[in-house]
Amino acid sequence: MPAPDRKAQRTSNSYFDPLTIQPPPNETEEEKAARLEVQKEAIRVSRTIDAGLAESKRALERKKHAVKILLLGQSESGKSSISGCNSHRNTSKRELFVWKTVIQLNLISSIKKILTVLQDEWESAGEAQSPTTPDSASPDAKPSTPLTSDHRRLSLSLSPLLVFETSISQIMDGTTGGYMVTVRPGDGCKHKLASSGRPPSTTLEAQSPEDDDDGAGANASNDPSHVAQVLAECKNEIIALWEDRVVRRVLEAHGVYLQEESGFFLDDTSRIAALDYVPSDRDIMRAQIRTIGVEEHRFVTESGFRAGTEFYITEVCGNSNRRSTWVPYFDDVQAIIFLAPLTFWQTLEKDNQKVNSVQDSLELWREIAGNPLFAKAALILVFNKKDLLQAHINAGVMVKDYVPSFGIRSNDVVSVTKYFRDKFCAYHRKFSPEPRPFIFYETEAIDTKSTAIILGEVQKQTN
Ligand SMILES: Nc1nc2c(ncn2[C@@H]2O[C@H](COP(=O)(O)OP(=O)(O)OP(=O)(O)O)[C@@H](O)[C@H]2O)c(=O)[nH]1
Ligand SMILES: [Mg+2]
Repeated sequence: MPAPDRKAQRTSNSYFDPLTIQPPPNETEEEKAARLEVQKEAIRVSRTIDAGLAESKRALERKKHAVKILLLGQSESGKSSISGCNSHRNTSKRELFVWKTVIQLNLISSIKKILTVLQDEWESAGEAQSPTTPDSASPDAKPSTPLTSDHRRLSLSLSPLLVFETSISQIMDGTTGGYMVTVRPGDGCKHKLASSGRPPSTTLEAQSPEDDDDGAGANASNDPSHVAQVLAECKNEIIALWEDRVVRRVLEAHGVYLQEESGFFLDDTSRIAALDYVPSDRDIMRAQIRTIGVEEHRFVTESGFRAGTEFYITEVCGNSNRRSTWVPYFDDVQAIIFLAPLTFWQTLEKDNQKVNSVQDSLELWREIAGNPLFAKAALILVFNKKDLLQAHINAGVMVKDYVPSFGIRSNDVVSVTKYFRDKFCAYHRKFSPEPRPFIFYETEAIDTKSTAIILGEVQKQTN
């Protein structure tokens, strides 16, 4: 059979189309069967593409009528938690192995913070370089730190944990439609721990090909089974360190309140550092994992006055909030849920400067409220992490020590909330391109009831 003139067809159609192959005059049975096989496959591929296009078109059409919500707020403000985006955490039992590693790395992260504080304490006591320990020093010398040689030994015994990279991210995986959990050694996402969009793997990929190039020995140590093994070996020392009263006092003196931090698991060390540890739903909900890029979640309400309404919630990762380039892609959102935790005791590093966490939220709020592309969107402000605010106020942490303008107001949750709410409200009034209601909530995003209440509000506002 003479070969079809593919060159000619390519010139006229720019590609080779098997459906247009004409049978040659003297085609044998074998050649005919081969030609029909090629055509059959081409038809199958063509139908798959058509079906895909039709589905995309239907999805686009549906989306036109859906309620579109944008979820904004600084990093760790609770966007993933409140959007219910964490629900995949709860349902994906098959990924417990991955979550085990994430949670164990969260625990190691807390231990690293303690070790850093102890090191700072020793350094500021002027003995970091010296092998002399306070209790072996001359009896007349007054120790400038309450830490002893036992603390130093404990701290040294935990140094094997320092090699683990504990900054964990969650990114959408375009190939599987699921999530990938990665740890970030330095400047790039290299360490893939898992993907939840495909069947569970019993052995996780701990290294990406890139790691081979840079020979990063420390990266290889994030192998999940290695993490679990080292953690189990250090379990007793971790418990001893965390339960030590002097260490607690030093942490407090350095303004470090680990108990209230995200991804805090030190109280559960004996359980989490055990080799046979299996994460509970609550552990998974509390796990700290950063979203990278933009994530979209679709859901349909089952009950309520607009049952059957389709919602699209898009979370823009905390770090990209400053990049105004993404704004035009969301000019059709009907509502913006803005999460601002009142963690006034925290500072963030920004452009090499320390910024108060609430001040940072306020700045971002001003940008969003004042953006003309969002002028028609309902703006819903959510003061998240109410539980942490309460805990800090109860512990006697004074707002005026962190936010001097708070002045001599009463240091209770109601006054503090009102003070910050008034500030957000003033920005909203001043910068909104056109008048719109100021809608405000206080929540704990880790409490799923809060999410339902806020989404109910969105339904009302977008009716
Ligand atoms: N105590 C407490 N923790 C919370 C609350 N809401 C969220 N968290 C925790 O805060 C951490 C960060 O929450 P995420 O939902 O991942 O925050 P995010 O805004 O999506 O963060 P990025 O993806 O990094 O931008 C997680 O460990 C949550 O469990 C809350 O109301 N109270
Ligand atoms: Mg997130």
